Amino acid sequence: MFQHETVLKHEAVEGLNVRPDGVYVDCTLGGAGHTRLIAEHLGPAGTVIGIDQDDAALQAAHERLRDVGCRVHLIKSNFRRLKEILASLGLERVDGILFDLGVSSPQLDKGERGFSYHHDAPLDMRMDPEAPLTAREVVNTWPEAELARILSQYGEERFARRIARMIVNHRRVSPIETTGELADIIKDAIPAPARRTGPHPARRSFQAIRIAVNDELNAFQSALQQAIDGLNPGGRVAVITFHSLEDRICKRTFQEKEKRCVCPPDFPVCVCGQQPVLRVITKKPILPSEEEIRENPRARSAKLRIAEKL
Ligand SMILES: C[S@@+](CC[C@H](N)C(=O)[O-])C[C@H]1O[C@@H](n2cnc3c(N)ncnc32)[C@H](O)[C@@H]1O
Repeated sequence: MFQHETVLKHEAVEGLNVRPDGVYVDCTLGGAGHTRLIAEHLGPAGTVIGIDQDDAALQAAHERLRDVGCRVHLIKSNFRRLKEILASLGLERVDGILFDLGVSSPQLDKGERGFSYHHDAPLDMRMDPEAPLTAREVVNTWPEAELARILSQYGEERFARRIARMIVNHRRVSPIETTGELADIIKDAIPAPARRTGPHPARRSFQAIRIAVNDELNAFQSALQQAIDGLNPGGRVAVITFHSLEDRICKRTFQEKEKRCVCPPDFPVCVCGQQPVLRVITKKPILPSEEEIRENPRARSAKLRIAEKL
């Protein structure tokens, strides 16, 4: 069973302004929560394309979309190859693109994938089970300074340097193999008073290592650019983020693409090179309601931003 509670489902799909005969891409298919709702807005001439790098998600989505009335393409790939994926389907431009970033609940909850400190499992954390880099390799081979950097930047972990030092001290004795071992090392590295408050002491570090293993920020930055390039005029991109760095990438990219020409009005031609490409629909991000957060606590850090291609 693939149980993932879809976040900001109606807000995101309404934000795409789905036309019954349009072509829409869900870059983060997961359990197809958003994709199914998009498909329900489409007629027989409409198309929805779902991309995921996780085979389990594709399998679940296949079941979930069995009875929809539009054309469906499900593709196993990293969304950083978005342009190539569209070209392989004979498409250059589409009418809407969605990103619902991060991991799905089954990835987190299925202990054996090594994403969670709640289950003892081999250190893995790959969303794509065939990808070359695992959490085991990051934890056991990356230099101490690089570990400290990712823990601090991607995890906003204030004890990043202490944790990195402890990891390196442990792996000198023997390799760190499991999520349980890693969680214990992190716990020991954090001073006792800080351990007693807030979320699980390993939460930030596990998030940071997962982001590094899957190269999540670079993949998103590249895919967002390709998404904007690949929209028809009037087409929309909707992005749900769960991490401040992802949200910053989205916000800055949208702002950059909205910039207008700043040449003086008497210049015969534009020399600044700035022409707006997007209109930002959400000046402030859309957040989940208190009710949604109560029903699905994993929605609490979600932010939805939407922009329209000019
Ligand atoms: C939050 S879940 C999406 C849930 C989905 N919207 C739903 O309602 O069921 C994110 C999904 O995106 C996938 N994913 C994350 N980064 C990806 C990438 N770079 N390329 C392809 N899939 C990715 C993950 O494997 C995961 O299944």
